Amino acid sequence: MQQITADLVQQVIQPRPTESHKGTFGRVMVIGGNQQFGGAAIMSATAAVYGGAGLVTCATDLFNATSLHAQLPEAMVLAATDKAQMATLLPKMDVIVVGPGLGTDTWGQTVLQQVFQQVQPQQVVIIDGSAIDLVASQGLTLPQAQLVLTPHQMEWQRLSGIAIADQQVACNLAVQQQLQATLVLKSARTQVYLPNGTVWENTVGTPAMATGGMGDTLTGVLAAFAAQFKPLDQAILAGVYTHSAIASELAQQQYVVLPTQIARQLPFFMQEQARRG
Ligand SMILES: NC(=O)C1=CN([C@@H]2O[C@H](COP(=O)(O)OP(=O)(O)OC[C@H]3O[C@@H](n4cnc5c(N)ncnc54)[C@H](OP(=O)(O)O)[C@@H]3O)[C@@H](O)[C@H]2O)[C@@H](O)CC1
Ligand SMILES: Nc1ncnc2c1ncn2[C@@H]1O[C@H](COP(=O)(O)OP(=O)(O)O)[C@@H](O)[C@H]1O
Ligand SMILES: [Mg+2]
Repeated sequence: MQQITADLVQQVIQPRPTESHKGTFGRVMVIGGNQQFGGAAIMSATAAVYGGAGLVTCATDLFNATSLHAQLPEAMVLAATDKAQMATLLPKMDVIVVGPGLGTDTWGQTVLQQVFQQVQPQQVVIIDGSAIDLVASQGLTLPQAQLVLTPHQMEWQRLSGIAIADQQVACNLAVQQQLQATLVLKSARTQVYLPNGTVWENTVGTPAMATGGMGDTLTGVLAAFAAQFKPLDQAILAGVYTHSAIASELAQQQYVVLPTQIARQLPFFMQEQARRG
């Protein structure tokens, strides 16, 4: 297993080109947030904005629109069930995050099926949380796209059928290769399984991260990195490391680190890496 280190992150995060505009840094859509879990979509979108994505749109239950705008006026918002608007906007996206706070009821199922039908092969699609559970429980076929799955161990158990106690590298790799997706298998020591069959282990992180919304925030970091940095494999590895490295830094002073604090620290951490790289 290969180790994800600071060196790799410094190679990925580079100073921004002078000749650039918001479109240069990618369009991200976060799809999720039902009435119960609106915070999940807000945290994902927040991390995407602070992680440097050029334009971020949140497709959610409009119940969440006011709180989203109050927290994050940089993000655009639309109703995830508005078929016409979704059909217009989805094809323009470089990166799509689907699942944070989506829920697994009829609303979530309808939204996910519609997204899977419209995704294009060149798009990066990050599938998290409830979307993973729905793929598992409804037996949905994953769309043709550059797929990134971000399950925690229980979500991976539901999707892969591998019990948490049996989630060894060889079994995980076999299922990940069948799914033709990058697998970010989250735990206290997150592992990343890349399409080329290499397996990477995160080397930072802290139990101060064990709080609701931490994984939702990771999806936004990964989306922002995938939108800005190429190739995708390196962007994902760097995003996983960055999310945890910020938490480890904050945990020197804090007993618990909040997901929204990680998001707000992203521009500072990224500047430091760009200077060192
Ligand atoms: N503020 C918001 O809006 C928030 C909204 N959220 C949204 O909620 C939705 C549901 O997601 P979810 O992760 O909360 O629930 P679920 O999939 O049932 O997993 C929990 C079960 O798995 C088990 N488990 C075992 N290993 C594990 C591991 N390594 N890491 C984590 N869990 C592990 C665990 O074991 P236990 O705690 O019982 O020991 C428990 O039995 C999803 O859409 C998400 O985005 C949340 O993000 C919170 C903030
Ligand atoms: N003890 C821990 N040490 C290091 N990282 C942790 C620990 N507990 C949780 N994390 C990280 O926090 C995130 C939790 O993701 P997830 O369970 O999906 O959270 P949520 O769905 O509530 O947003 C993952 O990135 C995981 O690696
Ligand atoms: Mg989660």
